[in-house]
Amino acid sequence: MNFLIVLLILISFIAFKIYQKTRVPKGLKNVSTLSFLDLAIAMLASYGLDKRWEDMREVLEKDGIGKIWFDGEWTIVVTDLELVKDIITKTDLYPKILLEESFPRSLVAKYYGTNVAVSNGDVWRRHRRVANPAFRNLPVHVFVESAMKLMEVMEKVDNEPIEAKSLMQRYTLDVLGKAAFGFDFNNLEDPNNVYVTTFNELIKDLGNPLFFLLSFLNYFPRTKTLKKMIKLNNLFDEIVEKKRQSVKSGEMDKKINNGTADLLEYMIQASSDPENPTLTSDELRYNLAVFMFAGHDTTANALTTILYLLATHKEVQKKVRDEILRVLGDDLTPSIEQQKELKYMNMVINENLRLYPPAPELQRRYNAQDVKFRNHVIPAKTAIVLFTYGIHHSSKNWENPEKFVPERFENEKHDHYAWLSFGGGSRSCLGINFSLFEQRVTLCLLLRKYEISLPEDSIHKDKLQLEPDNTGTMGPYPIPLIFKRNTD
Ligand code: HEM
Repeated sequence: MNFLIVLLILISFIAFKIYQKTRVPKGLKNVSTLSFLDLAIAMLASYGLDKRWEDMREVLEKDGIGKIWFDGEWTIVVTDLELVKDIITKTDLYPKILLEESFPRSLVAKYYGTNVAVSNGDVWRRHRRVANPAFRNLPVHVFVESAMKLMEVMEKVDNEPIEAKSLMQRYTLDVLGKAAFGFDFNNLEDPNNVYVTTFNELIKDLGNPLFFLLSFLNYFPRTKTLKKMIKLNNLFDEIVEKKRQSVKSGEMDKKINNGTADLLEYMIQASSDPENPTLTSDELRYNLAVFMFAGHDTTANALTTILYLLATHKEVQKKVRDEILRVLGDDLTPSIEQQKELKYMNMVINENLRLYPPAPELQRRYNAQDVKFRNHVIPAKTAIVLFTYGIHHSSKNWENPEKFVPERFENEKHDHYAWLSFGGGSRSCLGINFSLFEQRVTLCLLLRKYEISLPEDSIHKDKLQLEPDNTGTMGPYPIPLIFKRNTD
């Protein structure tokens, strides 16, 4: 019996391999193959991207592209910078693959709908025109107030470990809720807030790798996940409706005039302008969902990894602290002008985002027509992944790529497309300044008050242990860090 089962598995495996081979398009025959089995094992065994990169490094450093079987088709993984530039700058030739196209009938497609991050062409332009003014008018007061609240919550802490990842997640979610749609999750003080728990569970459910590896599963009902989704959608809908009411009462105009409006209020104002295209209430909700996803875990991971790097590189920590004290003097939080003067801190931030890019690959694109690359022809409609983590860790692009060297950003000598933390071209991240502002304010307050170190018995002692990136963002496993008050 056992023998029969083994034989059946073997035959299915060989049949699968033959099927995959017959599906290789002619133009991709000579493109090296990246192992699907390695990817499946990595996803199911919860490996971090550093381990996955080790499986792919040789091919990608040598050839700049590789092909991998994913979701029933051959996908091209790219690290070659010429091709990266082509893909990023020619958005009409390389549109993003929409969630509904990749995973029809999936809850993930239903939840995010059509929004500024997942749309193409004129639809994307309409969303982006409404969102742009909001991101030009950041609610600076929210960053400052929230960072002060973080310091209050940490008030009693001295010389003891705190789990930095969940602290940063709670903090950045509070910032995002208030800055994006004026909602206080109060997650710093109330870790069990019902909306936060629902949101976290929903994101985990939606990122379940089984539904990406075996996309036919999306045809089966997922009642529990759907319930969580409806709960959050109802919250977003209520918020949108309240804001629409406040346009009528004139309250929104007041907030816009005195600079205290949130992103949603700017978007509602922009889409009420007869000169501008509008967004429906559903579309506004989809954008809030995407801001929550794109704007909270990413910055939380960035802050967590930078605190780890500072804790394990005390000389860098001291240099950043000295710079803060010199540039800010008695000011607690940096003005926009002071932020530009924090040159060394900005280098450390860039180097952290290079080593641990919170968005380790860009959204999948496809090529609208055949593309010639060296002696290969990528046939039209091939799925393409720009592999940011690989680009950032390739020795073709960076000297000693695994080393933490903030100074490499001193004169920005690197190739423009070798640093893709926030993407590039017209589809680059809308929240760059949002996130950088938040990171700088937080670092200024934390480093002025505390010296940060890694406990002796940390699992991250030899190397930062990365969690799998199933939800599309990358970060470490929980990481307790010691915060000791500065005495001078
Ligand atoms: C460290 C923090 C962040 C990182 C690393 C990051 C990374 C990225 C990357 C790589 C892209 C490009 C995706 C692609 O081309 O496929 C992107 C796009 C985007 N990001 Fe961010 N992001 C961060 C913070 C934020 C924040 C705070 C927000 C909003 C509050 C935000 C909203 C967006 C949006 C809306 C897009 C889509 C832009 C478009 O397609 O026009 N991000 N982000």
